[in-house]
Amino acid sequence: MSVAKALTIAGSDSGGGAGIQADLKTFQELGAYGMSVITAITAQNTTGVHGVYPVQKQGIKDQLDAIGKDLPPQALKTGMLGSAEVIETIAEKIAHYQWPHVVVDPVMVAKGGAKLLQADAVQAIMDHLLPVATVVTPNIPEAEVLANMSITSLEDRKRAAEQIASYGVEVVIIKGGHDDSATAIDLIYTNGQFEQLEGKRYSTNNTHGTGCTFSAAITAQLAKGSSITEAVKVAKQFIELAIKEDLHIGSGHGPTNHWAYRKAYV
Ligand SMILES: Nc1ncnc2c1ncn2[C@@H]1O[C@H](COP(=O)(O)OP(=O)(O)OP(=O)(O)O)[C@@H](O)[C@H]1O
Ligand SMILES: Cc1ncc(CO)c(N)n1
Repeated sequence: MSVAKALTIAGSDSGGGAGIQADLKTFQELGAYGMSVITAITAQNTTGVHGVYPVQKQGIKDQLDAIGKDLPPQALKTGMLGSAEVIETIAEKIAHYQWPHVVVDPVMVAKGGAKLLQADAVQAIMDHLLPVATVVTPNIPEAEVLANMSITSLEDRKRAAEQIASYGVEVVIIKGGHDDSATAIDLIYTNGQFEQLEGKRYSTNNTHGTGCTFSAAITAQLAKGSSITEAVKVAKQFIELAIKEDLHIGSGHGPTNHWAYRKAYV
């Protein structure tokens, strides 16, 4: 039996709703064997980020080599990366090991406003990571930073997607969680074509880690051999159910429900 192996390169969220924890839960729920390279430890719960402790560069390199030499993933995702130096290291290792299907979630700020990426690291994402990436999944504020423009309409989102694609990534998905429209619409741009994935928008405070979970679901499906189109559709269903059947834990921005999809479909 061939086992689908998925890797996440991201920060740890002690509260379990975002970061490495959300990614590994999602991989497991979708039937991919999950592996991790931890870039930083955050002391975090539903009320916010209370501390950030970056892992030193050698520690990140060693984790990447441990995986590269023994457990090559069929797909990987990146999340919180922190600094330009870390981004360059990761991009080099991805190229060195020729890892396929790279999903970049360009995490910049946590829902409560804490910065998870240094300002000068944005350029490193554009220069080093996007050229080796297959899919990038910015939310609207992240797309504004990457494309260096403000986004107030679907037309703006389309222009931003074209700009981001010009950095060398195959598929750009600008997510609609931060939009104020009645439905949650994610815009997908591939090879000059636009597609919209529309889902119900739920009124809830429990959306901590939605972006991590969505990109992890895409990664798990790619690791299992799905096409990008199919992987994104499953990811949208996965996150929609995880938000719809939220868990109501913690006193702030609560996590999503990572086992809701399994209950519905598996
Ligand atoms: N209230 C909601 N109801 C339904 N779907 C939502 C809602 N909020 C976000 N989504 C969906 O969740 C996915 C993630 O989008 P979002 O824009 O929230 O990511 P994000 O801001 O990167 O998340 P985070 O930074 O918390 O990890 C998208 O598919 C989006 O459409
Ligand atoms: C560790 C980590 N990664 C990503 C996010 C964004 O949701 C977060 N809040 N924490």
